[in-house]
Amino acid sequence: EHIASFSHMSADHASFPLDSWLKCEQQALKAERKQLENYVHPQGLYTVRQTLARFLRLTRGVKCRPEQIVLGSGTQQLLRQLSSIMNPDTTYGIEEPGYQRLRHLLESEGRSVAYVPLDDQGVSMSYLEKSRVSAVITTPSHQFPTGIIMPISRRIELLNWAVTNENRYIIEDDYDSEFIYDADAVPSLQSLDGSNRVIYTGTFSKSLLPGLRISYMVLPVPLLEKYRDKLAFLMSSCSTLTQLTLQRFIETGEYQKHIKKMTKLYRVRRERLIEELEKAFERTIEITGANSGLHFVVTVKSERGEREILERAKALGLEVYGTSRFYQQVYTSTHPSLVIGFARLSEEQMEEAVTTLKEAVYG
Ligand SMILES: Cc1ncc(COP(=O)(O)O)c(/C=N/[C@@H](CCC(=O)O)COc2ccccc2)c1O
Repeated sequence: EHIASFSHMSADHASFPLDSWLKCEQQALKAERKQLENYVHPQGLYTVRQTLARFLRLTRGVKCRPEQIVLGSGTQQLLRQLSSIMNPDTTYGIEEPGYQRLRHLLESEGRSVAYVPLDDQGVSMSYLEKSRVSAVITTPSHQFPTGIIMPISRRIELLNWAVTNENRYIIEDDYDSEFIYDADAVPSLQSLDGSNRVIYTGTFSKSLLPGLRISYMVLPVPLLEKYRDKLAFLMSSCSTLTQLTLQRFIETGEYQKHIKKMTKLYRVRRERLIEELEKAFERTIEITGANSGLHFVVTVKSERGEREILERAKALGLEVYGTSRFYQQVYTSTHPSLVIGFARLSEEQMEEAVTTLKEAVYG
C-alpha cells in the first residue's frame, strides 16, 4: 500500500455524495420499473439525453438535440463506435503526449493513427496542416497530460483547418473540463462549430466515479444519420439504472452542488500543494498545466532520469507517474517531468508526500 499518492487516475472518492446518489437510485428503481424491464434506445434513454442536452448547453455551450447524443460505458466504447461509422481510411491524429489508450483502441480496430505534437497552445497547426491526419482527437479544456488550456484563437484555427476539407473532423474530448481555477472557461469547440465538424465527447468519470462507466458523445447530424444506418442494431452499453440515477442527480441540482463543492475543495488542495512543492524544491522545479483539472505537471532539474526517480519513489511507497508513458515516441528529455494529481491527496499527507518526492528526486 502506498503511504501517499500523486495518482492522476483517481477522483476523491471520499467526497462522493453517496446518500444523494443512493436516494436518486432508489427513486429511479421505484418510479421507472417499466424502463428497467425492457431494453432501452441504443443511444440511451431519450429523457436522459434530454437532460444531458440541457446540461451540456448550460455548462459547455454545446448546441445539440437529444437525438445527437449517444450514451456509452466509457470513452473508448464511444470511440470504437465512432470509428466504425467514419471513413475507413481516416487517419486519426493523437496528441503527443496524449491519452495512449485511445491510440491503442484505434490501432486494435486497424485504424491508421498518427501523432500530433503540441506547442504551448495545444495541437500544433503547422504540423497538422502538413500531416495526413483527417480526424484529430484533442483535449482542449485541460490537455491530457500537459494541462494546456487551448486558447480561443487556436480553437478557431483548428475549426478553419477542419472546414477546408469535408473529410476532416475534430473529436473534442472535453475530459477534465469540470474543474477550472485561475482561468475563465473557454467555450467548447463544438459550440463554435457551424459546419458539423466537431464530435464532442465527455465523461462523468472524473466528476463522479470512474466505476459508473457513463460517458457520452454528441454527433453532428450527418454522422448521426450514418450512426442510424450502421449501428441501429447496437444495444445501449451503459446501465439503464445508472442513466436514470444520473438524470435525477442532475435534475435535482445535486450534480451542480457537488461540482461547486469539489471545485472549492480541489482549489484549496491545489494551492496548498503548489506552496509545499515550491517550498521544498525552491527554484529547481517548473509547474505547468495547473489552471484546471485534477493534476498538473512538475518538471525537475535533476541529473536523474524519469525512470530512476519513479523507481526511487516506488521504493519509498509513493505513487506517482511520469509523462513519458504518454508519448508514442521514445521521450528523452533533459528534465524529467511528473504528473502530479491531487484528487486523492489529503492535506495531512501533503507535506510527507512532497518530502518523499524530494527524496526520490534529489535524495
Ligand atoms: C484524455 C482522456 N479522455 C477520457 C478519459 C476517460 O475515459 P472514460 O472514463 O472511459 O470515459 C480519460 C481517462 N483517463 C484515465 C487514465 C489515464 C491513464 O491511462 O493514465 C484517468 O481517468 C480518471 C482519473 C481520475 C478519476 C477518474 C478517472 C482520459 O485521460
